[in-house]
Amino acid sequence: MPETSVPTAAGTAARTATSGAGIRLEKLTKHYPGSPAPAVDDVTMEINAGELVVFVGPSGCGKSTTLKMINRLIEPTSGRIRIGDRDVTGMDPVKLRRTVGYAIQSSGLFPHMTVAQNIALVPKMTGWSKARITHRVEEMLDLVGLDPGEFHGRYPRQLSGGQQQRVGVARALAADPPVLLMDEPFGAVDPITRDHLQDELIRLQHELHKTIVFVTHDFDEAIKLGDRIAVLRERSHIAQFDTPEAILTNPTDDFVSGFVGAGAALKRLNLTRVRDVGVVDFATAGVDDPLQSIFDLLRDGDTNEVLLLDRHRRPYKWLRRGDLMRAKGTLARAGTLVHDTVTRDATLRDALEAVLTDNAGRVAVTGRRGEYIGVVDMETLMNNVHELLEADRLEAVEHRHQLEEARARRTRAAQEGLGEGGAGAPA
Ligand SMILES: Nc1ncnc2c1ncn2[C@@H]1O[C@H](COP(=O)(O)OP(=O)(O)OP(=O)(O)O)[C@@H](O)[C@H]1O
Repeated sequence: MPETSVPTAAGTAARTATSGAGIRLEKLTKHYPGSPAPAVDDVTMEINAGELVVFVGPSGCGKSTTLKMINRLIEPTSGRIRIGDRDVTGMDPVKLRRTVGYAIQSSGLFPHMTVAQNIALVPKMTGWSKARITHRVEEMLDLVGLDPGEFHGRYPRQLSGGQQQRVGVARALAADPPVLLMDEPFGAVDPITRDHLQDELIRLQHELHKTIVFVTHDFDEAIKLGDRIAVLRERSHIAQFDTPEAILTNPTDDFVSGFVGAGAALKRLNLTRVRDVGVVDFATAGVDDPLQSIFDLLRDGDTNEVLLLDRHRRPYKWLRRGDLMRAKGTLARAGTLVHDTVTRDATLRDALEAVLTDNAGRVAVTGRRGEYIGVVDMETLMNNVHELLEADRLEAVEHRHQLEEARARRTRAAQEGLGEGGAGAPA
């Protein structure tokens, strides 16, 4: 990654999280020298402060070019960019990048620097004190779910792809920029890590309220992450810019429907989080609890199953009454191992997958460090899916009705206008 793409600190007021700033693109155009047609042509778009907007579209449609014009890694040929109340089109690009974090697919970490040095880079360039930087690095590592003690001295090559991506995000956020640009940041990691990184980003956004522009060509990722999605066609022309719900239920044309693809109902599951449905408590026991107390729990409680937690309170095994009968004094071989858990930020689709994988009829919900929070069961999931689809259908009918009414109003107005025009209205 070129040095200029590194975000730099947002002045001195970077100690606490800054909320996002709105972004406005006005007639933005990029014509690469020697190309017959512009790569981005006359794009006008308003992104609200604190919103996560996803650009999605076919390869080569201009997503990255549009994104990189926002921090002027690519200079627009014409048009304007506003961030907050500033027109940043003519501003010194290095200064501009101090307020715009940037995370990319290959994480862009410097291989010869430790994790801590990578994260500290921008605050250091801006002249923060040593103590403040040390504190910020710890804070950032914690924020992205990496243990500061364990990771701060490592080099990028000593990290997994997912961990590198996390450090890349930590670095982009280190100087607390109000705007974060993410160019296919999770494109190069395996699907499971990708799912986790997406969950982490959602959690981060709940805490930080940045304005995030995120590029992907994976529509499922767009649905999962976006407050709004801009479906782009060639030259970044906006085919539809709306909420995931609206795009799934009311695609404006065949191009957008093609992108939504089959299985819109199932994709709908990506739109609701575990935190939005009923996470309930479940009978739990610890691995070190005496066997007798687990027996008592199963006998006296109204359940015939308990979730066994390990010493860090992480879900470990599902134990049924029958398992205990066969346990013969030790829990070592009793019960069924927990294979999959979800966080509160996981989607219902993740939860459904986990329920099916574990075949326990429910999935354990965990916190940031994998600790038990509660469970979601199959019935809750099915009821929610049913309600969601029903609500979507109603909304779609209402939307169609509104469109028809608006059309009728326009026709009436046009007819009335014609009458006045005929009576000699000014040209
Ligand atoms: N430096 C450049 N010089 C000339 N043309 C370029 C340059 N960078 C990109 N392009 C062209 O501009 C168009 C848009 O490219 P861009 O990378 O913005 O698309 P994208 O939608 O992000 O694609 P992808 O999803 O494949 O990354 C493409 O036709 C590409 O070939």
